[in-house]
Amino acid sequence: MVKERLRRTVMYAAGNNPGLLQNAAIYGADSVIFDVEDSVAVAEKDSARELVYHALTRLKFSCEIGVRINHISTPWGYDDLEYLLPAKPDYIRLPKGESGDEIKNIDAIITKAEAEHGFEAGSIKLMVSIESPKGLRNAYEIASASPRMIAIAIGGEDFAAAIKTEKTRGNSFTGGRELFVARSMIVFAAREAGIQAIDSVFSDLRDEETLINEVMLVKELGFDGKSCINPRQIDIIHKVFTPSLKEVEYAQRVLTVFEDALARNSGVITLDGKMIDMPMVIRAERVLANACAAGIYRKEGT
Ligand SMILES: CC(C)(COP(=O)(O)OP(=O)(O)OC[C@H]1O[C@@H](n2cnc3c(N)ncnc32)[C@H](O)[C@@H]1OP(=O)(O)O)[C@@H](O)C(=O)NCCC(=O)NCCSC(=O)C[C@@](O)(CC(=O)O)C(=O)O
Ligand SMILES: [Mg+2]
Repeated sequence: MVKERLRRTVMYAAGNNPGLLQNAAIYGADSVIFDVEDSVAVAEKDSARELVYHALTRLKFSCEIGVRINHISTPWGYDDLEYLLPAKPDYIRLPKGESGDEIKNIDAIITKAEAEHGFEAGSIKLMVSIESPKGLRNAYEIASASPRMIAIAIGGEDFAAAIKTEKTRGNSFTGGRELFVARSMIVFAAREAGIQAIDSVFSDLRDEETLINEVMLVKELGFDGKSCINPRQIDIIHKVFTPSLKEVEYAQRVLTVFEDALARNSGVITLDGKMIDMPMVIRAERVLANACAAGIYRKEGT
């Protein structure tokens, strides 16, 4: 079974806050992003870049660490790359991605930096946030623009602003209507490109009920994980994205009965009155791969 890299949570830590940078990895997020974009005011861009550089080069972290740079069309984007690539983050998260050419451009800069600093070629990955209608239109082009691409994400706050609306709340049927199409298109683009899809942050730390509804919705839409802003959100998101024991047991039963069917030269069988054929098998394998990555399941003999 392929052990997938889990990215159920991708937590932002503001790059100008040394306390957050130092502790961000201890709370159990699957991935952490040191941010020098929107959480850092213009007056603090240089000092944040320096703090992030020092954190990456001097501290040890127990999870994957990415850096969200400013977009390359801003006065800081190229300097962020020049200053921070030598610190070898696990990945660069480009915000407000709009075209495949931008990604190719950044890919070339990373390739050069890897060679200059003796890093393994291809070791620094890319994750891109889609935050505008233009980015959404080019989502597949972006997702497939470089072999470094590990995920595309939706930046829901900026996307809602770009389409001139507000983020709505409600249950998993009524909340998030404004992002419904964009979220699905991002999942489709990610799947076509064979990379992960990461949902946006939920900004109200007091409203756990809506957070749970939103995570359930995006899991159902096909996302692999969700960006977040605070350690309190991690367990809530992990609980939804980690298969339950009941789901693991059912997935195992699906695979077992399907093997029996194949042994009898049949591609279809019933389990508890439900038809089981190849799509159900693919979904069961995915449940077990996620459970395996989360450390709650081990296939016999592995
Ligand atoms: C919101 C708040 C100020 C609340 O702070 P508070 O201190 O009141 O929180 P508390 O719960 O009291 O903290 C308890 C303990 O955890 C520590 N702690 C808290 N947060 C931590 C953390 N993130 N990392 C490590 N440690 C943390 C804290 O230091 C304390 O430690 P200690 O004192 O030792 O007990 C804080 O969380 C925070 O700054 N979050 C990150 C905000 C940020 O980066 N925004 C930009 C990214 S979104 C965006 O840009 C939109 C987007 O682009 C997104 C997309 O693209 O997806 C789009 O368009 O949608
Ligand atoms: Mg944003």
